[in-house]
Amino acid sequence: MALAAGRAMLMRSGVRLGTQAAARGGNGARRFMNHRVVVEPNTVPGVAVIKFKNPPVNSLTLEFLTEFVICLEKLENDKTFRGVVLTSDCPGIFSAGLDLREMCGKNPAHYAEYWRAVQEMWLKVYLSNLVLVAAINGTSPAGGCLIALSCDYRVLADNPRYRMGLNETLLGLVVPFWFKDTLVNTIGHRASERALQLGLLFPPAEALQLGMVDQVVPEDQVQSTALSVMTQWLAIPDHVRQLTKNMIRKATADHLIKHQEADIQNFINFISRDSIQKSLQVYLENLKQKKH
Ligand SMILES: CCCCC/C=C\C/C=C\CCC/C=C/C(=O)SCCNC(=O)CCNC(=O)[C@H](O)C(C)(C)COP(=O)(O)OP(=O)(O)OC[C@H]1O[C@@H](n2cnc3c(N)ncnc32)[C@H](O)[C@@H]1OP(=O)(O)O
Repeated sequence: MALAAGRAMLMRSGVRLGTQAAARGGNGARRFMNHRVVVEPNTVPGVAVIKFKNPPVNSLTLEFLTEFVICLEKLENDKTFRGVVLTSDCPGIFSAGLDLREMCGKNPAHYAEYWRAVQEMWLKVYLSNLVLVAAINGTSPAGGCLIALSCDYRVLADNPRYRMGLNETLLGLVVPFWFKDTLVNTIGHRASERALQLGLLFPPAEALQLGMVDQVVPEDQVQSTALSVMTQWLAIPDHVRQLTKNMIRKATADHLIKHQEADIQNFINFISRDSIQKSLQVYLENLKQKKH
């Protein structure tokens, strides 16, 4: 998505770009702040840390997706940066996945706009020229898991309460083919068959065993480990690493790019069904009730 289109989407969504601020931290480093995404240059040269800050659960609202894509585009266009660590500012939650309210009780035009934003976010992350390392410091179901799976490397906090996986079937939803492809590319066909049909959410030890994450470390070491892994990736010259990444990922991304409009139409048709709307409402209601 072009930056201009993203800005237009932000405007349509009622987000004022004027609220974005550039400040200087104690070490003089730039720190870009949006509403929902905070970008901090880190102590490792050439590396930024993106913190998701969309409380309470970092759900992927239209506004969040737009800010996230704009942040990544800015970092890609700023040649100072070669790598980004993605992490969360919301305690215990990396991201709760797609925002269920964006998919519930809205009209087809909204569903189209939302789904395009989800697609564009995935393409941006999956094909990024930057090295992306996910520092997964909380639970990451469905869309949250997709973001992590689309990075080049995943470090997960060793907390048995944190779960990770594509749980769409538990919500009465069918996993989109490109979510499925991303998982299959990471953990293989057989493990994906089981994980996707049963909507499994894995604790850290199982996620590691499956290859869904590359490392599980104590919670207070997630970001530092991600940064030290980054150093290893940045030892490779950008152009050869980027060409290699593209060679491996292009076919998967091209599959969506080729069918992008049909995928949007499928999403609208599917999500607009009365039975699906009902399932989502019940799921949201259950989330609310579990508190009482
Ligand atoms: C046949 C042809 C097929 C064609 C197919 C075509 C297209 C495919 C169609 C659809 C594909 C959709 C793909 C969907 C992907 C997704 O990502 S769906 C989202 C999945 N996410 C979840 O299941 C997570 C749900 N949330 C939780 O489990 C928990 O909230 C938690 C993240 C573990 C955090 O728990 P806790 O800390 O206890 O917080 P609360 O549960 O109390 O939540 C706080 C408030 O946040 C609200 N909330 C939680 N998650 C979401 C969410 N994803 N979206 C929106 N809102 C969310 C929750 O309701 C609470 O709100 P209130 O404070 O009660 O108002």
